[in-house]
Amino acid sequence: MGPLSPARTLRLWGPRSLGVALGVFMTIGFVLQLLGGPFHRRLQPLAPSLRPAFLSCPPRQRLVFLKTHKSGSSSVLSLLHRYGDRHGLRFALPARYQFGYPRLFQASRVKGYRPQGGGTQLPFDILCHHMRFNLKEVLQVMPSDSFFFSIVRDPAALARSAFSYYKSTSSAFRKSPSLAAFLANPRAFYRPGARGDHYARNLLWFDFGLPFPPEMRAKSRNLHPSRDPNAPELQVLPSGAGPQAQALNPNALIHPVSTVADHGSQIPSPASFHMGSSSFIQWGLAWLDSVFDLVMVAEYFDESLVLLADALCWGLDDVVGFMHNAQAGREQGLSTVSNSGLTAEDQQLTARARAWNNLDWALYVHFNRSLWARIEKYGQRRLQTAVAELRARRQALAKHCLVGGEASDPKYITDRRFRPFQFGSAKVLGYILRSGLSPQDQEECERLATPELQYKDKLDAKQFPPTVSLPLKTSRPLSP
Ligand SMILES: Nc1ncnc2c1ncn2[C@@H]1O[C@H](COP(=O)(O)OS(=O)(=O)O)[C@@H](OP(=O)(O)O)[C@H]1O
Repeated sequence: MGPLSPARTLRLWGPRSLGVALGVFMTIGFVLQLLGGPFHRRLQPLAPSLRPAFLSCPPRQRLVFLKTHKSGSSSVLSLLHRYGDRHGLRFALPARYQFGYPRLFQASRVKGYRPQGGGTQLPFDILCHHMRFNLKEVLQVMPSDSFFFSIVRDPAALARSAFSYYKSTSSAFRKSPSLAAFLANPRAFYRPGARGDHYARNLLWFDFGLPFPPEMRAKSRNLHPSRDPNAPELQVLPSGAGPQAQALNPNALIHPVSTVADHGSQIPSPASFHMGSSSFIQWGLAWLDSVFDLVMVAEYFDESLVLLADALCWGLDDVVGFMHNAQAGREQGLSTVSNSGLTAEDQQLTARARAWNNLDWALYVHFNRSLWARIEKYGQRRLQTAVAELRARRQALAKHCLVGGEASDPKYITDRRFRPFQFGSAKVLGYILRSGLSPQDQEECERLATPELQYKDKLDAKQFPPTVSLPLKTSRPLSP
């Protein structure tokens, strides 16, 4: 582990109780030393219940995570599942695994949801499974002061991941022999509105529920807002006010931030403006800024995690996890933001993927910039220290929990609880737990290794225990 910088320690553990915390840890460490043997192998921070007492701010536990596709979102989901599970939080779960995707999110898709006033429903704490974002409906399920966040990935890396995963799902990808062939002439394969073709272009933009510029909409059948009966209603929110702000104009699509002071005025949708793509994009981004409290960047995953922990007032241990949903044998070349080290062919592919997915590229550049602005505020050195600690912690957990200390080929994963769902043309890697773990460590390692579908089922079973119908007592009359 890296050295504990005082600033970082203060931030994560809270200034007031620092002395107490140190005292407690030293005592625990001393007792463990005395006990020796097996306790050396025990995972150190397995007592999260100790932590909140030391935090200077209350941890945020009302969360909306927009799980974008092929962007590292399953790794984020994993930590949300674990955190919610440990703290007994209530998830807004889909009946199956997604909320009617690719249709826009509808509150009625949430298991156990009752419209307001329609019963004694307990509030939900976390909404985090795949959806096409639809703020108005999300606010039917989640409190407006929830923490809204998401993740984006370089469209070049995302395209590569999506091509192999959705090869048989997207008609454009299916028709194309390779990603290079597709990107060399995408219009030969791609038909907007054709089955699964939202996976083939601007998938992030689509998942964020944003409307597409008029020139990109399908000529006939499409999934895009203007013709979709479930069209997204992008409300104008005061810049930086977050989702708690009042939705000002539910019938409009996108509005410039500069107009938001004009509460209640009917502002025409972009379709009625003759605006160029670039203003269209800018307005979409401004709207997202007003809704999302944080957008993580897959290429800076660990940096994003540190910022997430900071924003949520969670401990670093709450955001340490393993990578999920990685496809085997993937070159990491296109995952890098910089072109250095890429072959000329890869560079061309990268450039073409970004150009084809121009809305996603704009989204990515925008949120990459915001992330770095946030890092500046947080402090680069402080961040580096926290990232180093997080990585050391992850490595220690992997060594302790996993056979080989790393992800495994699914063919070796015989325990179905840990075998990730296999889809697409590449194998999806998973984890095999070491044997001989203590019961406590076994539990924590299982949480870390459980793939998203199995974890969702586990949470579902916990939240909706099967109702046992008790046998009627025949000795008593049924009615007086
Ligand atoms: N921590 C971290 N950092 C960077 N990249 C990561 C991370 N975790 C997962 N991944 C990569 O994200 C891809 C899977 O994304 P998702 O989990 O969003 O996919 S899915 O839509 O839920 O199927 C998948 O990409 P490919 O392997 O390129 O397909 C994962 O490798």
